[in-house]
Amino acid sequence: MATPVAPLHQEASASRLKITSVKTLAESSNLTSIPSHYAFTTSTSGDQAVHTDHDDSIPVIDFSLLSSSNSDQRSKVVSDLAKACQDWGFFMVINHGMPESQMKATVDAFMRFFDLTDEEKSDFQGKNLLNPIRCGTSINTSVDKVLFWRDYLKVKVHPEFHCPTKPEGLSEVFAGYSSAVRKLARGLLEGISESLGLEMGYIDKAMNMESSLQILTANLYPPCPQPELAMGLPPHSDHGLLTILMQNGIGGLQVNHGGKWVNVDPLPNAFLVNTGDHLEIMSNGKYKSVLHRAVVNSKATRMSIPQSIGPSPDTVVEPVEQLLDGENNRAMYLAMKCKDYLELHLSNVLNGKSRLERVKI
Ligand SMILES: O=C(O)CCC(=O)C(=O)O
Ligand SMILES: [Fe+2]
Repeated sequence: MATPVAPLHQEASASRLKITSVKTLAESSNLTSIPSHYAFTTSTSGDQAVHTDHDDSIPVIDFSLLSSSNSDQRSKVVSDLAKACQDWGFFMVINHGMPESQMKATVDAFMRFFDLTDEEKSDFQGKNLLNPIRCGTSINTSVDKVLFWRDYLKVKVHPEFHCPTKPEGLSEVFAGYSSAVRKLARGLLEGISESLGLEMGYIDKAMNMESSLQILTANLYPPCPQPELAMGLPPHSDHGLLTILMQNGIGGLQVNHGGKWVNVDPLPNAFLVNTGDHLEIMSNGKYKSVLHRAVVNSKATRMSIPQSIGPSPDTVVEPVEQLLDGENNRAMYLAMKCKDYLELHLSNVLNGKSRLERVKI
């Protein structure tokens, strides 16, 4: 009988290890190295990221121009959107109209949640991935072999609004923030519809955005004593049409562009937007959802607040017929209800774009 090979890492199995939040772990005194079940030895964590240079950096979209009465300005921003979605799948949005104080209040509200003790947070540690309020650590500790260096809170805020009851006062902040972001997303989708050669209101109507599925997430990445060995979030694409992200001023997001990992340091008070799997499906692959990941650092706590804006849960998403012409005349993706895609998304280990592959024809 062959001798069993010793596992490279002590695997994180919820039944064997008491898994605390990364925040609790990082705050425990004298932490100079990471526990072995947080250590990645794959090349994904070690490969070098490049900084953007001025000739090839993340596009910037001036949102205020989308409502401009000057038709030249409007068509310029629509063509900027087309280029951004096609070349990068990521862009920054400036002049979006949200006051800085509202952005800061949202970061502070999430920080108050993360400051609860693990015991206090345990009411929201839903094991069921479909729970509308869910907090935890890593991604899915019952299947993750190695843990990710992040804690999270995920809240479904639309079509029904949910919110943790502790600490007090979150619901006003989350409701205001998420409805402002939904408005921003619907405005961007008007420009994106036009950029695809569709009517301005096409995506909004076809995807029933009045009942859009919207999930507000906060990721907390505490300082890590060995950041080169750990990973905040592995490479993945997002479900939904658009993800609209803000962060607390500390970098860590990397975008896969031209086969390289590019560091993204958003402009202060800008939102970072990326196109999701559902936009890739609708556009029949013209606007691809792009791989991104989060790395960690040893100095400062980073918080990112991505919000995924998708079709309504019951909407069937498939390539838009009007876009099936010329070279691109064959539907490349299967039709699937938004909520079924999400279930597929949640029930699989996060691994690049493997979920989108399941609906590719
Ligand atoms: O932390 C980040 O910047 C990225 C977060 C992310 O990609 C996600 O939550 O899907
Ligand atoms: Fe993401």
